[in-house]
Amino acid sequence: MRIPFVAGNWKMNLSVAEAVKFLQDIKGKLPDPKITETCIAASPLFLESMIKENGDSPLIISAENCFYEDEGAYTGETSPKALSEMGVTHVIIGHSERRKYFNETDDIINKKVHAAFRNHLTPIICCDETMSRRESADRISWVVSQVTNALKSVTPTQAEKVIVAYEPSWAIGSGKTASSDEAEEGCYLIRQTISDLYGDDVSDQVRVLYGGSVNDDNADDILAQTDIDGVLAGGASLKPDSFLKLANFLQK
Ligand SMILES: O=C[C@H](O)COP(=O)(O)O
Repeated sequence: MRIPFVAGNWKMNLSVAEAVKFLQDIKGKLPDPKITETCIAASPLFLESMIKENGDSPLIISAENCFYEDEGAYTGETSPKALSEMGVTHVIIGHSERRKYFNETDDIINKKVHAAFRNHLTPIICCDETMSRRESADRISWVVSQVTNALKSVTPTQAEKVIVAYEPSWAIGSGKTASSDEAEEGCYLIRQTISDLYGDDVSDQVRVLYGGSVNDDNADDILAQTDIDGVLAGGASLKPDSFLKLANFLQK
């Protein structure tokens, strides 16, 4: 059985003080992690203070990105080894904003997935879909190739631990959520691709999330879909109240 996963991605928002206050505000109000796992991905500048404040709360603290080498002359990059040493357990890889603004390719994303596993970090791999791709004939092969390339040389034991997010970029921050059918279609396609690569035993374990203008009004329909195991929320994760509503949806 797959445990639902509700994640927030703060992107380049909030301050360290606001991040700490957020954790204080949600303390003791999160669901039992056997029912829903909850996670916040934040800037590397915030992570140490967040881990300290989080204490033994079930909230998973994730990075929003990491580099594909553990150390070396890579000015300005974030070491996956250092993240792991700090107590970070998860890392988002290949978010559409990384693909768009930082030219991340499938090859770079694959290297980052391996770097995450090498450092005992669970990768939350994002799969993008632009509106022009959505309307094009090669739409399916685009989603399939992102998943296939991200998982190149990943073992079945590693693959069953990955979390994959279907995040159509036309729905990100736009207020235009994919309909629950569209979201299910994307997440089903991702699970099918993993099944084709590794078989059903692995694909049945992988959590597939939907991301793109999720909020507490539309989460109900989205979370009811067969192949959607949770959400990756941006804007709706910035306020404790709205994050808690998403986090506690399945416990209502
Ligand atoms: O990682 C999160 C996604 O980019 C969704 O962001 P959003 O909920 O603000 O549309």
